[in-house]
Amino acid sequence: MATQGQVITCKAAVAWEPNKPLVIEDVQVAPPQAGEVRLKILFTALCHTDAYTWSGKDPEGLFPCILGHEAAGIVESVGEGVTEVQPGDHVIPCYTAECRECKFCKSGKTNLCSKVREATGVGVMLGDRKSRFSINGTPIYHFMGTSTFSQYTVVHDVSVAKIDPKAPLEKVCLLGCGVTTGLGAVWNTAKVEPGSIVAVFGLGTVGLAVAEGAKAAGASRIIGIDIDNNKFDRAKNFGVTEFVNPKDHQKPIQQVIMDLTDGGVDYSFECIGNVSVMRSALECCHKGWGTSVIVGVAAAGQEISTRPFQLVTGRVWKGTAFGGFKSRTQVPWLVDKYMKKEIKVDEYITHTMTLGEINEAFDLLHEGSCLRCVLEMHT
Ligand SMILES: NC(=O)C1=CN([C@@H]2O[C@H](COP(=O)(O)OP(=O)(O)OC[C@H]3O[C@@H](n4cnc5c(N)ncnc54)[C@H](O)[C@@H]3O)[C@@H](O)[C@H]2O)C=CC1
Ligand SMILES: N[C@@H](CCC(=O)N[C@@H](CSC=O)C(=O)NCC(=O)O)C(=O)O
Ligand SMILES: [Zn+2]
Ligand SMILES: [Zn+2]
Repeated sequence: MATQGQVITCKAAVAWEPNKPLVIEDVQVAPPQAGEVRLKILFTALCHTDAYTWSGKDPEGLFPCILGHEAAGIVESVGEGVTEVQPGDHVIPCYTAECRECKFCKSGKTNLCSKVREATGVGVMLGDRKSRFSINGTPIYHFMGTSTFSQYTVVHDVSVAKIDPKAPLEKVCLLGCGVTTGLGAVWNTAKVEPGSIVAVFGLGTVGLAVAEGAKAAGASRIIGIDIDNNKFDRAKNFGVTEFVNPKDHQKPIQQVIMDLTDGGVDYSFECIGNVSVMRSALECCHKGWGTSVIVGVAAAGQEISTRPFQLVTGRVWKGTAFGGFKSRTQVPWLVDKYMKKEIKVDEYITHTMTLGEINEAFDLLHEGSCLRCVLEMHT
């Protein structure tokens, strides 16, 4: 049955309140308006940022909402004026938009785009500042401009990356966030050179993708730091050459790393979201040139600190969003790299479940053994 122009009723996991179990509801999804695209989401993974917003600690968290931002699907219909995708196209929705026209996109200095960011930060579509999701007339907020925990979602056209239709959507959905972010933190934000010594704090999906990216960039040593000893064996497969558990040491971890590396690392990456570890990651960098990249997302109210002397003496503190990748242009390129077996994706998927099992999937995400859990949306 043709659904174009019709309201679609489908299943979605709704976060009614912070920290309360998600509820699978019948949700009405309105047709896309001008500049919008309605997607049939086939697979979505869970990311810790979904859990963070669900926890109530995200200042942009609004409830009720439909979370989810690491997914892949097919274009169901497009609104007026949409020219770059059409029904049937295989796509990855991108929480970092790329309009190619705004001051940010044209700067050549950042992957951040301002066209829809203000609207996506308050859970609505840009055109009429309303949500396309409702339950019996009650609006449900969008999340990160993606809301992929729904069988159908509406996104802005500037937030859709069209990909190779031969790519397995159940795998490449991961390129919608975690893997892409880790690779890009190394390649785009830090620009790690061959021979560099790298420290990765936190060996979850993002940290492992940092390690993978650092290995590909030719790093000579990749030191993985995690409080869970079980993380090391798996991390070796992603390029980590040495493992340090801060709990095994009396000294501050930055001192341990400096002692191991004749004065500090060339690059460090914080992939946890812990502001105290962010300080350690900066301070384990080599005097004169060491660069530390913040990747982890810390809760509202958290602040970073260090002695300004750390920066005066040449260390550089940076951050990255979506690994600095331009979404519509470069996500298809990453998919092609995956198809050519130049980057890993399958190796990050430790579990597969269904939409109906989403609460159990979040429980798993908090267990050390789980990297990414992919949900099949239409079973
Ligand atoms: N900037 C961006 O664009 C993005 C940021 N993120 C953020 O990146 C962070 C990491 O994400 P995932 O890898 O999915 O998380 P994860 O929870 O799977 O991995 C975190 C790792 O850090 C370890 N850890 C926890 N506390 C530690 C400590 N004090 N010292 C050393 N290790 C510690 C844990 O054992 C775990 O292995 C999250 O904060 C997430 O929200 C995720 C995607 C994109
Ligand atoms: N709303 C949050 C912002 C959290 C955040 O920093 N998000 C990252 C992506 S995390 C993906 O898993 C990001 O891209 N930030 C840039 C942006 O424009 O949001 C908060 O306020 O803490
Ligand atoms: Zn994410
Ligand atoms: Zn833009």
